[in-house]
Amino acid sequence: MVNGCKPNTNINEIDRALGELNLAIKNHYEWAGKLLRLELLGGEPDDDLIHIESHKRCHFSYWLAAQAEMDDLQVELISEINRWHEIVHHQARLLINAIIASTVTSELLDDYLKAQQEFIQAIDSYKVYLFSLRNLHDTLTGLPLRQMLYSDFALRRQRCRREDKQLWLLMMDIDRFKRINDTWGHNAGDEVLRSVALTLKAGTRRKEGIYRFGGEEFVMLLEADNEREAARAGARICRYLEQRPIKRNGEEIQVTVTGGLTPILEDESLHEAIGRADKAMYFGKTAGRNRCIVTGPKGEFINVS
Ligand SMILES: Nc1nc2c(ncn2[C@@H]2O[C@H](COP(=O)(O)OP(=O)(O)OP(=O)(O)O)[C@@H](O)[C@H]2O)c(=O)[nH]1
Repeated sequence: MVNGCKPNTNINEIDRALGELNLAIKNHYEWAGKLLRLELLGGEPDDDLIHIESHKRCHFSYWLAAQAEMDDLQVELISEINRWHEIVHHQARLLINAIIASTVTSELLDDYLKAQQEFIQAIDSYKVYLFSLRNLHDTLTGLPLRQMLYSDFALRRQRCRREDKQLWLLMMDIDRFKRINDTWGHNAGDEVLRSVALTLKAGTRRKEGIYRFGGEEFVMLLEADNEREAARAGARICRYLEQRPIKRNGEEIQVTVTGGLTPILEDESLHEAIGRADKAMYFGKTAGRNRCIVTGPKGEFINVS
C-alpha cells in the first residue's frame, strides 16, 4: 500500500528513481561477478571485496546515500535494503577469507547466498512500492491522481496539526477547455493539459501538493496561517498560469483557470472540503472565470476577486 510520497512527486521522478535503482543493481551484479570470478579462477581479492567497509565503497552505497526526503514507508523499505546490503558484503568477506585459507564450508556459502536472496527481495519490495506509486500518477500530465490526493491528505493533515498550520484545498478548472479541444483538436487539448500541469507544478511551492483530479480539473493542498495568506497563494497560482501562455506550433494559447479555495476543517473529510471548493469554483465560473473564490467553513463566499 502506497502511503504518500515526497512532496510534489511526478511520474518522471518515479521513472528516474527506477532507472537509478536499476543501474545500482547492475553495478552490484558486477561486484558479485568479481566474487564469482575469484572463487572459480582464484587471484588477488581487491578492496571492493575484502575491505572492512567494502559496503561503503560499493557503487550501490552511493545510490543508498542519494535517497533522501522520503515518507515513513520508503524509509523502512530503503533501510531494509541497506541492512541486507551490508550483510551481503560481510558474508562475502567471510567467504573470501575462507577461500584464501582453503576453509570454505557449505554453511558459509549458504549464508552468503541467503544474504544475496534477502537483499534482492528487499530491492523487489521497493520496486513494487515504486510501481504502485507510479500507478497513482497520470501518464498524460505526470501529476499524482485523485487516489494519491486521498492518501497524501492524511499525511499532510498530520503535519499541519504538528506545526499548528491550517490546511487549505484549492480546486481549479481550466476555463473554456472544450473550446480549445474544438478549435485545435483533442491532441492539442492533451498538449495544453500537459503544459498547464507543468506550469502549475512549476508554480507550486515545496510544501504544496498538486494533483490531477480528473479531466481538466486540478486540486492543490496548501498550508497557510490565515485566510489572507491562503487567498494570496490561490491568486498567485492562478496569475502564474495566466502570465504564461502556452506555445504551440508558433501560436500562443492563453489559458486561465477558475479556482475555489476553502479551509479543511479539523473534523471533516476531504470529500466535504472538496464539495465546498467545488461550489466556490462554479460560483467563480458564473462570475466571469479566471479568478479564485475563497469560501469560509460554512460555504460563505469571502473573497471573489
Ligand atoms: N483533450 C482532452 N480533453 C479533455 C480531457 N479530459 C476532459 N476533456 C475535455 O474537457 C472539456 C471540458 O468542457 P466543459 O466541462 O464543458 O467545460 P469548459 O469548456 O472547460 O468550460 P468552463 O469549465 O465552463 O469554463 C470537455 O470537452 C472534455 O471532453 C483530456 O484528458 N484531454
